[in-house]
Amino acid sequence: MLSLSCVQASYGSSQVLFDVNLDVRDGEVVTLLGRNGMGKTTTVSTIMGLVPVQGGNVTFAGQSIGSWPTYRVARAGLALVPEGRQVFPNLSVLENLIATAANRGGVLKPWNLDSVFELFPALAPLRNRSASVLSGGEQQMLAIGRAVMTNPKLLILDEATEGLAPKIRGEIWQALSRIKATGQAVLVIDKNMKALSRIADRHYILDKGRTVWMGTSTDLMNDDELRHRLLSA
Ligand SMILES: Nc1ncnc2c1ncn2[C@@H]1O[C@H](COP(=O)(O)OP(=O)(O)OP(=O)(O)O)[C@@H](O)[C@H]1O
Repeated sequence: MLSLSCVQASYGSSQVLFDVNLDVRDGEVVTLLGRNGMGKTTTVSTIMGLVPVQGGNVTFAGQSIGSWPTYRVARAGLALVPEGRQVFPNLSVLENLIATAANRGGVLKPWNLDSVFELFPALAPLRNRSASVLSGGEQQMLAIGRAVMTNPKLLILDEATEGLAPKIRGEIWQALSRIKATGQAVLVIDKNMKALSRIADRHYILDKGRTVWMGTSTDLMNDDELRHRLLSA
């Protein structure tokens, strides 16, 4: 569904991505791992058309999207939950969920308000509250809920649980498992490898702007040296 091959990208004169390669297939949960500053967010930004692709190819659902503007990438069925859980602060929970709702993936059983409130029961009683008064965890739930309401072909979560309390993290991971069970393809960035290894099918590791490893959860969790060397974990 999504394929990056030999992707390169820069900020001004400073090259950050040198050789990024990754694939996400239908229904897969794939992670992008790597220490701070290795290029994970930049990779996601190139996929979404927020940072220009300078070399290599990005293809999505059979089309080369490397030069597309962000709105076109989103319409094609890619939904990003960015770092820092950006919701519309002036809108209510309900308005946030409805604002960008669509069936971009053309799925038979699209997400709707009821199924999102079932996914995140904590949001249901807050439906008329302004998003600006929600806690960090509630905002992340809302950001994920809003993204699934676009019924994307591929959902991308950048720093899915960063800065959240352990209990809330657990709720986010549980929700991700349920999202996966619907057949949704997901690309996720997070530092919580244990939780990711339970949910994800495959993992990619970036090191200084290059994909240096790809493997299954079993491969990753059995290789202490690899985790120590490339993930400091
Ligand atoms: N807007 C920007 N302008 C210039 N350099 C940037 C910009 N954003 C990121 N960088 C640099 O690009 C490199 C890759 O950053 P990126 O945010 O993609 O890494 P990351 O793997 O997502 O790290 P983190 O886990 O810290 O978010 C870093 O050296 C960073 O300082």
